[in-house]
Amino acid sequence: MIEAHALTKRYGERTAVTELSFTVRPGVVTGFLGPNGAGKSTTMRMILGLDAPTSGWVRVNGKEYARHRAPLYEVGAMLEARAVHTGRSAYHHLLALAATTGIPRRRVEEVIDIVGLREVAHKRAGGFSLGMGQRLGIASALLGDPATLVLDEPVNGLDPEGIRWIRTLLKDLAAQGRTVLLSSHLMSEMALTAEHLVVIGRGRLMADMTVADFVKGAGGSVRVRTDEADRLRRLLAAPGVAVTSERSEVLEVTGLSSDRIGRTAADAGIALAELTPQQASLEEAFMEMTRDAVEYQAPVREREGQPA
Ligand SMILES: Nc1ncnc2c1ncn2[C@@H]1O[C@H](COP(=O)(O)OP(=O)(O)OP(=O)(O)O)[C@@H](O)[C@H]1O
Repeated sequence: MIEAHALTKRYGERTAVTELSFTVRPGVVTGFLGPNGAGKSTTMRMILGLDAPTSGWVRVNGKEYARHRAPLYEVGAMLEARAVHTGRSAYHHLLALAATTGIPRRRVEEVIDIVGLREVAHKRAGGFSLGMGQRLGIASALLGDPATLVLDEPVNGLDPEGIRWIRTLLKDLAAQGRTVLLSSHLMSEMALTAEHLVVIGRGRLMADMTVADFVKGAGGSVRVRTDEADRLRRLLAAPGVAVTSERSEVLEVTGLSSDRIGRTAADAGIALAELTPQQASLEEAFMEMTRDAVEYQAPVREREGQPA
């Protein structure tokens, strides 16, 4: 479990994270989302004790990271994993890491099998592909058999097979009762992997809810097909309602439920050939929610660029 309470981080004048409170629970994969510069990496670094909060706190499995006697047994992390540049083999890399924390050799063998690196375990890790490097990063995170995992962009640069492998692995780890927090820019991937979301924008919490609720909250649109599209479009016009049309007989309506559209059409004697609520994708929901958080950044940066 990860619990953040009023977590705040300032770098000089700039506040990277503001009064952030959220809980990442065990048993499901939680996605950590936010536009560039939202404060995700800063938050992850504070979770892992790599950066100290200016105020507030964040606990992993009940204690702040630094207060754990053997943190590697509590939380496994992969931050900005890149191919490992090392002359050591994957096996010796893991063995060295294990030795520093008293983790037995047998566990090194186990994690090599979990991440599927058995065949290349004795090859120089410096020559690994990005995908193999990611697997090695995950093996390192799993070494201490931790109850909590924090992974920053674990699928970056992976091929579809590697992405599917990580997805399955993370879901399995969560199903074992672990807490799994991952950030990713790939929304479609997040929608398939995560069940819960923590979304931040400009350092503040914007959503802490299930993926299903997050997407539902975005509303989506309704697709309507009718021979009398023009007439229906005029009847539906109202403040807050947007109607777009790519084909003359098809309308995409936002701001009205399919019930309302159906009733309006029936009252006017308009026959509908199709009336389909369209679920917004996670990407659309994310764009809608964070639009203001993104737009706000430009003036802030411009101001910073000006001489004092
Ligand atoms: N060491 C630092 N010194 C000064 N400012 C920093 C530092 N680290 C982060 N920041 C600033 O804090 C804000 C949040 O940055 P952070 O890297 O946490 O965002 P992010 O959500 O991880 O972004 P991205 O998705 O682009 O990686 C940014 O405006 C960034 O410029």
